Amino acid sequence: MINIGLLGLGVVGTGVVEILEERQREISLLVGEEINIKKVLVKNVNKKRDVSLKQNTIVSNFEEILNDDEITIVIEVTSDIDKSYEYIKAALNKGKSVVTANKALVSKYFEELSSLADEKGVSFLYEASVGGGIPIIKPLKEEIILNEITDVQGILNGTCNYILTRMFNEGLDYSEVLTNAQELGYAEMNPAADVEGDDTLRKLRILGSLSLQGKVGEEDIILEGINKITSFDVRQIKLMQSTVKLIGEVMELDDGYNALVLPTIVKNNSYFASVNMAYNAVIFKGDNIGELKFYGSGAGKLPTGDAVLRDVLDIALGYNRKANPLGDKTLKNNNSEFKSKFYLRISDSTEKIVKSLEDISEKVLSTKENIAILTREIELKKIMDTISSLGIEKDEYFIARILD
Ligand SMILES: NC(=O)C1=CN([C@@H]2O[C@H](COP(=O)(O)OP(=O)(O)OC[C@H]3O[C@@H](n4cnc5c(N)ncnc54)[C@H](OP(=O)(O)O)[C@@H]3O)[C@@H](O)[C@H]2O)C=CC1
Ligand SMILES: N[C@@H](CC=O)C(=O)O
Repeated sequence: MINIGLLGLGVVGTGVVEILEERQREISLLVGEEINIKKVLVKNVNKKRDVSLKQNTIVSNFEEILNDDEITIVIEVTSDIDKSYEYIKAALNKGKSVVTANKALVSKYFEELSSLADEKGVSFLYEASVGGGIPIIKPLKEEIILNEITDVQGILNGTCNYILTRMFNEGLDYSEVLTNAQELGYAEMNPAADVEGDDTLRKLRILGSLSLQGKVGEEDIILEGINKITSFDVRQIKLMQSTVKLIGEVMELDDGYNALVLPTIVKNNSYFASVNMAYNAVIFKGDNIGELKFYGSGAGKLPTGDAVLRDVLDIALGYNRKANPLGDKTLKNNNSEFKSKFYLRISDSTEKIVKSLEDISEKVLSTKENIAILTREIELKKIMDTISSLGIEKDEYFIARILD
């Protein structure tokens, strides 16, 4: 029997328990032995749970899992970065393999935990940390051995995609749809991490570092969220036969790389426009494999639980590559030169602002109440400098990259 210590029994933890229970027969047949959840660590032991567990499985002290030598795999699905870091480090040091869905944790301690697992000869796997249920990390880890990966881009946050889809398709209001996304278990404990783009940024940091085989840190990524989009923007962008997606992209250039998370305007007939609700999509390009596209549920109890358990199966079957998958290339960040065409709306249309945008505009969409323009191809940095020189506050503008 393979014994698991599960940390966290919220949306994802519950999904893990439910799938294991339902698929135990098939799992045992494949692995040759049962996979058993021996102990579950939670924050509040008195909380009523929606799953049935054997008696005395729930514990409130991590030491009970750490010091149980029968537990060889720890699944970490809490929403706590600091505690989970302590727990994961201790588990790896004890020679236990770790599977996590916690992208904030992976992003923050990626290099350290990857090399610790390597040093201890155990697995540190995080398939569910990017793209919910989509198998993306495992294929990417395989392709970095066989290819130079030059570009990785994707819709990486289910909550944002759900909000944008319902705003564009049903004309619903931003805050109403955000509440629905929370009720459906898609959003983070603090949904600001979703709508302000940090969750996408963390996932991109993971994908980008694996893809380019060097560190793409959180601080190396340009970030704009979707939290400032208004129904005015939705109307303007719909008139362009387009929609908006929050897209993260890391692209290799001749001299360095760009890394960005930006609301992105895509034509209604494009691939990304067809990715709706809480679905995610990731595309990467390798010099041998060409372009690969991955699509599936980006969040939620069962898809994420499924991704977690795929990692557990890989450990149980001895399929996973234990060596540290991260490379040590020194990368040059060229974000200050990143250029595109943009949509820019400022919630102020005084003469001074209208005039100062003339130089960067290709087309003016509106000058009533809000000024909205489409820029010519221009460095994002130049636009941001213009915005700050005009004294425009963060919540007074919305910017989106236009993808051809
Ligand atoms: N929800 C989703 O669709 C996805 C989530 N993720 C990630 O998976 C992780 C879990 O998400 P989710 O299940 O939605 O979160 P929830 O908030 O639903 O559940 C968190 C669980 O962790 C427990 N917990 C929190 N802090 C501690 C702690 N310090 N020690 C022990 N247990 C703790 C909570 O205990 P208690 O129940 O007692 O409060 C709860 O059971 C997060 O890192 C999230 O980013 C990744 C992909 C998709
Ligand atoms: N809050 C996240 C959950 C999955 O990673 C999202 O909405 O994508």
